[in-house]
Amino acid sequence: MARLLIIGSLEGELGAAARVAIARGAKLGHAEGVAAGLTRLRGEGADLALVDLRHDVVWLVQALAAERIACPVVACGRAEDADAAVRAIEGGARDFLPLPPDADLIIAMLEAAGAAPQASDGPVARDPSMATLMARAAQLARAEASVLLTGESGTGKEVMARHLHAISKRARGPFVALNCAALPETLLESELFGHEKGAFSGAVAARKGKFEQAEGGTLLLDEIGEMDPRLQAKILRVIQEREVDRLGGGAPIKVDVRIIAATHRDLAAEVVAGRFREDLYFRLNVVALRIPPLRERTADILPLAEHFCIRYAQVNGLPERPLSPLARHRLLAHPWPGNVRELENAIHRAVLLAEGHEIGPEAIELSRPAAPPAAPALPAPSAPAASPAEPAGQVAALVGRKVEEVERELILETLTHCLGNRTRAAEILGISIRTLRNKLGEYRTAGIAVPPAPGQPPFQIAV
Ligand SMILES: Nc1ncnc2c1ncn2[C@@H]1O[C@H](COP(=O)(O)OP(=O)(O)OP(=O)(O)O)[C@@H](O)[C@H]1O
Repeated sequence: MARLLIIGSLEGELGAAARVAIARGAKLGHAEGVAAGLTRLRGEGADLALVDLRHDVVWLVQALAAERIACPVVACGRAEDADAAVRAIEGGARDFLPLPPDADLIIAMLEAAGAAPQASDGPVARDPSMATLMARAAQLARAEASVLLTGESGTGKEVMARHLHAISKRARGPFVALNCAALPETLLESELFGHEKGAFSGAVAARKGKFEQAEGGTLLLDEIGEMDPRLQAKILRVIQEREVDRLGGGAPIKVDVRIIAATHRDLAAEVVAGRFREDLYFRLNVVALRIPPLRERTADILPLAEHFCIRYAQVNGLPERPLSPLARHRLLAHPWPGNVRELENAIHRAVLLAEGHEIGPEAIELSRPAAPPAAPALPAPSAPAASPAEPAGQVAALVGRKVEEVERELILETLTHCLGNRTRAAEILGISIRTLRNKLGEYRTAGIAVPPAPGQPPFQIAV
C-alpha cells in the first residue's frame, strides 16, 4: 500500500487530494507543518510527501537531503503560485501538483515514486507456467527462507513478492519494499540500515532503516543486482547475524525480517563477472522463482487484460465494458516487450479512450507493431522506417548520426528540461539514476558541461 504524507491543512484542496489518494488505496499520514512532517518522515517514512506551497518546501527538501532520508517531495498549490512552484522545483522538489488536484496526476505521481496503489487481489495467473509457479509459492507460504525473484522488468516480481508475504505467517506484519537502483549509495545505506543521531553532519535525530521498519514482516530488496559490493557485504551480515548496525555505531539491533530479493539481471552471471558476491547470491537464492515474460505465458494476456479493464473502469468511475473480439485479437498478437506493465498501461488508456458499449481495437494503442510485416522490405536510404510511436521525419533527421551522440544530447536536454533534477530526468529517460550519474560523469570527464543539480553551483565536479 502506498504511503503518502500530506503536509499542510487538510481543510482545503489538499484535503481533496488526500481523499483521492485514500480512494485509490493509499495509506495517509498528515502533518500540519514541515517540521512535524520531517519528524514523521524520520519515524515511519513515506513513499511520497505532498507539501502545501505555503510551507517552506525547500527547507524540507534540504533537511531530508541532510538527514539522508529518501522521500520525493511534491509541492502543491494553485496555478497562480507559479513562481513559488519554480522556486520549490529549483530547490529540489520532485514535481508540482496544481490544485484543485487531478486524480490521474496523483496516481501518476505515486507510481513515479514507485508506490502505485496495489490491488489487494493477488496475481492473475491462468497460464500453466504460472500455475506451477503459484503452486511453488503456496508451498513456500510457511517457509522462512529468503526468496530470489527473477524476471524481465514488468513481469510482476513485486506483485509476486506481495503475494508471498500475504500468504505467509508474517502476513500481519509489514511489507516494506525498497528499490536498490533508485538511490545513490550513501542514501541507500542509510535507508536500509538507519542511523544514530550524529552519524553524519545532517543526522540530527536517530532514524530506523527499512530492516527495522519491516520488523516481523517481509522486506523486498528490488533490483538487488544494482547494489554496490560494499552494501552487499552489509546485507550479508544482516542475513547471517539477524541484526543490523545503524550508521554511527550503537549496539547492533536484532531484526526478524524475511528477505525477498528481486532482479531483472542474471545474478549467476553477475557473480561470474565479479559484480555480485557469491556468498550473498547463495544466501538469497535459497529458493528461486523465475517469472516468465508475458510472451511466454500467452494464456495470461486476456485474463490480465480483463482484470485491468475492470480495475481501471472502477478507478475512473466508468462503466465496465468488455473487450471486443478484434481488440482481443490485437492484444494476443502483440509481443509485450514491456510485459504486464505495458499491458496494464495499454488497457488503462483503452478504458479511457474507448467509445461505445465495448472496447474496440482502435482504443488499444501499442508501442510497437504487433507483428513484423509479412514481406519485410528494406527501407530506402532516404526514407527510413519509423516506429509508429515516432514521427517519420524526426527519426529520419537522426540518420547519419552516432547513437552515442544522440543519446548524450537526449540526456542533457532532458536534464535541462528537469531543471537539473537527476531523479526526475532518470525517470523520464527510463534509466536508473545510477546509469544517469555514470553517463554524466563520463561527459564531465570528456569536458562537456552538465546542467547542475538544483541548488548547486553551475558545472560542479561531483555528480
Ligand atoms: N500477475 C499479475 N496480476 C495482476 N497485476 C500484475 C501482475 N503482474 C504484474 N502486474 C501489474 O503490472 C505492473 C508491474 O508489475 P511489478 O511492478 O510487480 O513488476 P516488476 O517485475 O517488479 O517490474 P520491475 O522489474 O520493473 O520493478 C504492476 O502495476 C502490477 O500491478
